[in-house]
Amino acid sequence: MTITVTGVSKAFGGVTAVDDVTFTLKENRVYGLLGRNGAGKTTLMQLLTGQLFRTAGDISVFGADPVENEAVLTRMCFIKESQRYPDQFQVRHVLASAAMLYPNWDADFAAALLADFALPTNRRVKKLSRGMLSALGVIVGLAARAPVTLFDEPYLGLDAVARQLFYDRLLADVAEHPRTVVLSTHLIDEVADLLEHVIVMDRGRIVLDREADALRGEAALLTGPSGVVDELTADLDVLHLERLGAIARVTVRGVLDRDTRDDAAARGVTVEPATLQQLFVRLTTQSAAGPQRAPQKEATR
Ligand SMILES: Nc1ncnc2c1ncn2[C@@H]1O[C@H](COP(=O)(O)OP(=O)(O)OP(=O)(O)O)[C@@H](O)[C@H]1O
Repeated sequence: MTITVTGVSKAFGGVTAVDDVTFTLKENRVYGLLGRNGAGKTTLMQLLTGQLFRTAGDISVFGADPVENEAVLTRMCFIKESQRYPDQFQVRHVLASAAMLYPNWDADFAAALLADFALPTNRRVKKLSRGMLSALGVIVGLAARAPVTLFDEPYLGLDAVARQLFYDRLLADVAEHPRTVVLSTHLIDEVADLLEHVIVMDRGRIVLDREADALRGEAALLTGPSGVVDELTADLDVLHLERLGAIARVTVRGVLDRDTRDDAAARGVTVEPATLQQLFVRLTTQSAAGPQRAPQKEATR
């Protein structure tokens, strides 16, 4: 296990940003850390990288506590939007510093990424556009090849083409140089194919911790005449229910058996797997709003 987190909490005054979380991160896997705004993702990543002191619990990274532990921290790279650089720094200075900081730094890869993202090496960081600043973070995070790399919403400001470039380069590079990557993002469907494991946080707690492959069959979406859908889902674990006139759209946990699927099709109900994004929305809104099955109520969303 690369990272083991046991019963970790972090409170800021009266706000419990991370609330008694326990999980492990394995070597050489790509994790998605998902959660709504304020769920605690950034705080958790700061705890993992020793940038914050926890209020309770234990964190072990490569077998040691990351706090003020240089041997551990040089093997971790944390890319966050709020990264600050000295005023005079140009892009090339950032890359030169990263080269000194990260033992696995690959200068050729960094140069190739600079060209990919069309980033001018002599421009002052202060003068970069928001997207260029994100690209700089992405380049450092990738070329560092740190055994544990954390990207906290690295795409802010990146356009769709640049984001795809990031996903493509990340996928290709981890295949060639396996490492543990934690990607915090709101653009779930964009990264769904990239993720091997998904951790969902909601109000400081972990509400889902699952292999991505297992998740793909985790929920199904039934759409059709309300009465039939209600009947078919009566005994199922309903995550979400929407009604539009006489049509109901229900997300249920689990995979429907063949007979139910055939029965549904014969009665005009379509059944499709829920996407990761749909499952995420259902799980996080469900825990915020309580159980969703309220057959007589019109959906508000
Ligand atoms: N330094 C701080 N002082 C006080 N409260 C904080 C501090 N840092 C974070 N919080 C609070 O902790 C909670 C979790 O914040 P955090 O930034 O970890 O969430 P997040 O999941 O990264 O959110 P987002 O997706 O919006 O970036 C929020 O309620 C936030 O206001």
